Amino acid sequence: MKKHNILIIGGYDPTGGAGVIADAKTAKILGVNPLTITTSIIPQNNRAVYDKMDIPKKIIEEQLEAIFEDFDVSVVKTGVLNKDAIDLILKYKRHYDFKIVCDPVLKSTTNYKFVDEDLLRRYIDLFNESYLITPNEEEFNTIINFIEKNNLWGNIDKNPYILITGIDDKLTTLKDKGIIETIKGKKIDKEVHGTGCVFSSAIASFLCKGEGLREAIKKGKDVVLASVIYATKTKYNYNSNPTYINKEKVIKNLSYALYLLKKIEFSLIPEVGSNIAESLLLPNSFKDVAALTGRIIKNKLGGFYIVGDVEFGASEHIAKIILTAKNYNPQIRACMNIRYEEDLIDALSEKFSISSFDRKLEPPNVSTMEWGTKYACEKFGGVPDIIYDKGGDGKEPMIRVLGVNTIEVVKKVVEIQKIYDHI
Ligand SMILES: Nc1ncnc2c1ncn2[C@@H]1O[C@H](COP(=O)(O)OP(=O)(O)OP(=O)(O)O)[C@@H](O)[C@H]1O
Ligand SMILES: Cc1ncc(CO)c(N)n1
Repeated sequence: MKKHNILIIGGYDPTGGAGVIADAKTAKILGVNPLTITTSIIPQNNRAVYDKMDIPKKIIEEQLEAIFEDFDVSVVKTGVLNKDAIDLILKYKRHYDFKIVCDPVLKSTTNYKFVDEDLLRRYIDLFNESYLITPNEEEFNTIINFIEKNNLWGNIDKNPYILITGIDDKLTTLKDKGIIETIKGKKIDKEVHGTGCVFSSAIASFLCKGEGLREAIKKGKDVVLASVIYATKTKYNYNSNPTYINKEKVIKNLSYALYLLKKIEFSLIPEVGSNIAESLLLPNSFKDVAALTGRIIKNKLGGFYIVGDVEFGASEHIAKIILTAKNYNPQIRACMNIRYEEDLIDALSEKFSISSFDRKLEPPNVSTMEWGTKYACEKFGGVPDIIYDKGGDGKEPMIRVLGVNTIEVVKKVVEIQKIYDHI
């Protein structure tokens, strides 16, 4: 089977939030082999871009020669380029068959200008040879105005796709102007450095794996949304953290979490049994949440059985906790219920953040899990590690452990069991 090699050609951001490092991290998590060529060294962080040193044309060419001599490349994704780099990419495009995904990085989010009019004129030739161009709204307007002002439509004989990126993206083509499709997004209240790089390299990676354009954009959108939600906090802002949450990842996490649970003498099992669940990113319904179709139940030997399989849509009860918690922290995608013990809660307060709800305060005609989780999160001011209630009306008291995924949740349960065993 042909190896998926993507060639990333762009600038070097030492923080890895943008540029070839961000692109390579994105390609790697998507199962594509990232070959990278650096066109310029760009000292920067979330505060500013401090400088830009272009790599000599000879060294860029030697990097290209080294790669094409030894690898088959199906997609080339471009970031910050200079004139030499564009000249060379177009030269190699004449001799090798690869798709170009061009992310026209005209300036940084910290307003450092990467492209002057002379270089933008050369970019038009690269756009003409590209399969897809991914400008943000401002870059798109700059490009179209430049072509109009300089009457350059005659230099364009092909019709590349353009994805105008934003929270909602608009798919069009360079010549047809009309919007073919709008891809709706979800806004997270964060300014994250490098999202354009992650989004365009994710789309390029899915294309490299053989996905069609629309599927590549749709999956790329999930990648960049996760990369924003799990972004790395820096002193001045956030750096993109290339992350991809899909059904395969959720099932793998759950399987490994159950593997870890079986390694301990887990005894904090409630009468109704435990379940453990993990959701896709920003789940819309319990169908986006995977859990056990059965339960974790005590056996007569003091141990426990894990009954059932892991399936999406298997648990509405635990799913409601996750579906509610995500509104307070979109990173929280997992939960497991364990047995409540009176003196355990006090013992846990040193290591874990805890909140609770009281069933006696529950209003009529509500889902207890939705109301209780909302109540506990609002009282806590976010999503705590633990939400408990002391039961009532024939309902068993319960502890619910929450986390970013089921592996983290089980590691918390292992710690809780240790504390319980030593009370
Ligand atoms: N705060 C956010 N919440 C959700 N999605 C976001 C957010 N910021 C960026 N994105 C996603 O990242 C994609 C690219 O972001 P944007 O359009 O800002 O590119 P850009 O301006 O080129 O970014 P940069 O220059 O920082 O690399 C958007 O299409 C959007 O899906
Ligand atoms: C190296 C590099 N590539 C792309 C961007 C776009 O944000 C940046 N700031 N730095």
